Amino acid sequence: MPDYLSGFGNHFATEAVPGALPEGRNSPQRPAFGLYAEQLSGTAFTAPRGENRRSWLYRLRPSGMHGAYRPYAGAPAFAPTGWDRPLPPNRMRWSPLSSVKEGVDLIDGMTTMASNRDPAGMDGVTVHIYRADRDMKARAFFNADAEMLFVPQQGRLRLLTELGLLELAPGEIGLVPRGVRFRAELPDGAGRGYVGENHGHAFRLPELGPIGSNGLANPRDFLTPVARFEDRDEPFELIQKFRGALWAVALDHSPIDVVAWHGNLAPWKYDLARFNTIGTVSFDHPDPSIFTVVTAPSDTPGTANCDFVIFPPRWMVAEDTFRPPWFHRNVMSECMGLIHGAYDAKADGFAPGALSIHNLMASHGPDLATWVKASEAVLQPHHIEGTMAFMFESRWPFAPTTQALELAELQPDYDDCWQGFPKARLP
Ligand SMILES: O=C(O)Cc1cc(O)ccc1O
Ligand SMILES: [Fe+2]
Repeated sequence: MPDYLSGFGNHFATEAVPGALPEGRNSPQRPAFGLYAEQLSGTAFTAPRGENRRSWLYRLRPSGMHGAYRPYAGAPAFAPTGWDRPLPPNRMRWSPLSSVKEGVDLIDGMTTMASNRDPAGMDGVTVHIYRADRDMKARAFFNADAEMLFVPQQGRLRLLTELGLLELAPGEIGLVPRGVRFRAELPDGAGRGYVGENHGHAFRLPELGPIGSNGLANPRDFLTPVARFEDRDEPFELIQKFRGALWAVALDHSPIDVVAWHGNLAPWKYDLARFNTIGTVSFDHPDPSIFTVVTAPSDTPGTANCDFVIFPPRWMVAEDTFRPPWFHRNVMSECMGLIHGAYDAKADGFAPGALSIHNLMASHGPDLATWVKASEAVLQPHHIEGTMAFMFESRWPFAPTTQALELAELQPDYDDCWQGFPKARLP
């Protein structure tokens, strides 16, 4: 079990070798043991203090010791293609991706499903599904375009990052900040999951407003790894994602060689089971913003570049209420996935591993079977169990990629789940 430090956005300090972390300054003339001091900035130097994110890394070699990057062709489906073609306003859903991907690691096993801004820009969100059965052994990756939120759905995912080790199981999420090098292992031999690439402001905890000073995702449940490094002098490949494209460079060592670090820009993980779910104890189904785990704001207050929202196990007690998600048309765009169990708005067709897109103003909500059942239900307290759906909600509409549109798992008949509703009868 790796070691973690607790708290969200804290200023942490950690060293894997005693004495590696300088005291009282960031950049001593001669850091201990000949280590190299390097600042990693997650926000502009001049960002307001409350927003400012940076860490100081003390490493075996400067990370700049490399040659020129060349285009990387090994992961053709890991690309935000088609974001700028005319976007049909249709509701879209994919069954869990089963088309076999064998002999690939996390990077080569990535399928970009949807994106919503110009990859050269610094906002929007891109959604991927990974399917992999190989460890990244002598390969590392970093993303200059975005921080990455990993949502494993099948099998554990071990992220060996420059700043330490994140071990994730389905039901947990993990974040790797923009620029942080990492490699991934699959301790269960294979794995599948979702990735949210957040190109905008970093994810943070949502405001709590009248909820008060506690609730939803509590800061102390976010875990950041302690320093841990690899001392490996051997050929390594470093791949980076930059402006939507992949680039590679050869190294003669592992870039995961940070012996000590301090600062507030760091990976974290969070167990979704720790989410303090809040809902009605009277009537009506609250807006799903009540289920926001972390939010990446846009420059318009209250209108997120990306909210990460979950639908966890919870008690349903609302009186005289249609309890599942209501019919709605949202000005925000929604991209949903399911980690396990069943989702309460869909009786059928949305299995664990599936993905759906409901862009702005697309009418959606309960399917016919869910509506019939919920309208006729005798309203007792009911515990929704064994489920974990989630949503990336964005102010920008999601465009499916070319490769997503070509997948056999794209459901041609998704609209049918909203057919057959009986017409209302006026007196
Ligand atoms: O569309 C969905 O299933 C997500 C959703 C859930 C909910 O409870 C209310 C609104 C909403 O968009
Ligand atoms: Fe919705």
